[in-house]
Amino acid sequence: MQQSVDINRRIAQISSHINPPINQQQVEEGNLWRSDCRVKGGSPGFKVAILGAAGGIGQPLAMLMKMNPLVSVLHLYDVVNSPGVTADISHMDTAAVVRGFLGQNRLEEALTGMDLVIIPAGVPRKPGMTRDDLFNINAGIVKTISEGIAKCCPKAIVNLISNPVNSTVPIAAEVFKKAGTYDPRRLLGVTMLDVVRANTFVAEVLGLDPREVSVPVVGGHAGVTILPLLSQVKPACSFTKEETEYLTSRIQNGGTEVVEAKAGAGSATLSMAYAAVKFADACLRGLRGDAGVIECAFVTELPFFASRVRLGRSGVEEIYPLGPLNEYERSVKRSVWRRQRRSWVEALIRVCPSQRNKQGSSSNELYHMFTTCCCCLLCWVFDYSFRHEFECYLKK
Ligand SMILES: NC(=O)C1=CN([C@@H]2O[C@H](COP(=O)(O)OP(=O)(O)OC[C@H]3O[C@@H](n4cnc5c(N)ncnc54)[C@H](O)[C@@H]3O)[C@@H](O)[C@H]2O)C=CC1
Ligand SMILES: O=C([O-])CC(=O)C(=O)O
Repeated sequence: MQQSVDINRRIAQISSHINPPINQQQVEEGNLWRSDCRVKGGSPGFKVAILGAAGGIGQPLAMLMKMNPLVSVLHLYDVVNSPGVTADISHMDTAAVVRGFLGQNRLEEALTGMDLVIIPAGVPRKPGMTRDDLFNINAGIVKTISEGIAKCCPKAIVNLISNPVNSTVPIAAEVFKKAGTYDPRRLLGVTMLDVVRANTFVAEVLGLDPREVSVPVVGGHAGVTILPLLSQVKPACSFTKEETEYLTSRIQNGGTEVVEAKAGAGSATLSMAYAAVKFADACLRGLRGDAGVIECAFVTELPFFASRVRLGRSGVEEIYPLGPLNEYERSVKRSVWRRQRRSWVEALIRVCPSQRNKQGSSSNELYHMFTTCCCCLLCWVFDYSFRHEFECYLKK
């Protein structure tokens, strides 16, 4: 036993000569280097990177992921302040080893070897803004990060939080397609906060413990595209028309409620970190091979963007159909679907330079597409093949 400890120590010493530590954390304290400390080689578990780790969501998210026993290595990347957050979180006496990465030139290092990448990088909205108003700035951030993922950890599961999720997820998908690494099972937009809010608000109305309530929320992650399926709440229950309207509106506007209450200081961060960790934990349990891990997430293989999905070793293993809808849900489904398709096409315009350079607004281009291609028009009217519309659009 002692002999193998000595051998390991000598290997560590030799390798630290060959490959000297560059991490800021590996500073000398007296004669002892941190890299020489008797680290047990890390706990078994998954490697997780958080990009945007020094932000309002990133910090509590990093703290909660450090507490997750399924995580063995936690990489914290940001373009500002990540060393401070890393030093702080690394003192928590939980198993995950924490490493910090500051600045764009360390993005690839932060991503290499990761099993799960969580992305809350980007600007949040202020009162009076919609999530779509964040598109211009956050689309560029997500594009750069996605290029890094395609290069350094193409097999990682990606949890994308940055808004507008309805467009940033399609952007990541298009970047991965271009790089030849696209796997729709591994790219997930995080809509868990809508579910968390729905569970809370429904539990309030029903007088139940929110932990006992489960509300599927589908569609997308912006205003009216957020469609809580109140007819499928568990435990089974029914709502009056007033309750349905109140709950639907409160769930759809939960983000705005927080933005207004914070009065210019950002959007939801703490509840989002909680929701992101709940979702990341589900992804990790799926990766571990646990059975029956079912959550709602924004997916890039249809039927309905945000959908109920089963998570497994390769990410999304099954996308569930919407199930029986009531009259109200049926009536809004169609408009949700159309708004979602539009966000996607706008994302395509952003990623595909030949489209971006075209004259005219995206709505004109869409109009042109539907009026010049009969097949597109039929697809649009009968909700038949969204992919045909995309591909047709790209060819124009
Ligand atoms: N999906 C959802 O349900 C929710 C999404 N959000 C979105 O999450 C995003 C982040 O929100 P907050 O954390 O409150 O914002 P924040 O401004 O507090 O933090 C964002 C962090 O991203 C970093 N960042 C900026 N550019 C970067 C880049 N190129 N690479 C790496 N990091 C970069 C910033 O330095 C900052 O630390 C926003 O877009 C917000 O709208 C917020 C709440 C819920
Ligand atoms: O509303 C926002 O800007 C942030 C967000 O997505 C949410 O809280 O659901």
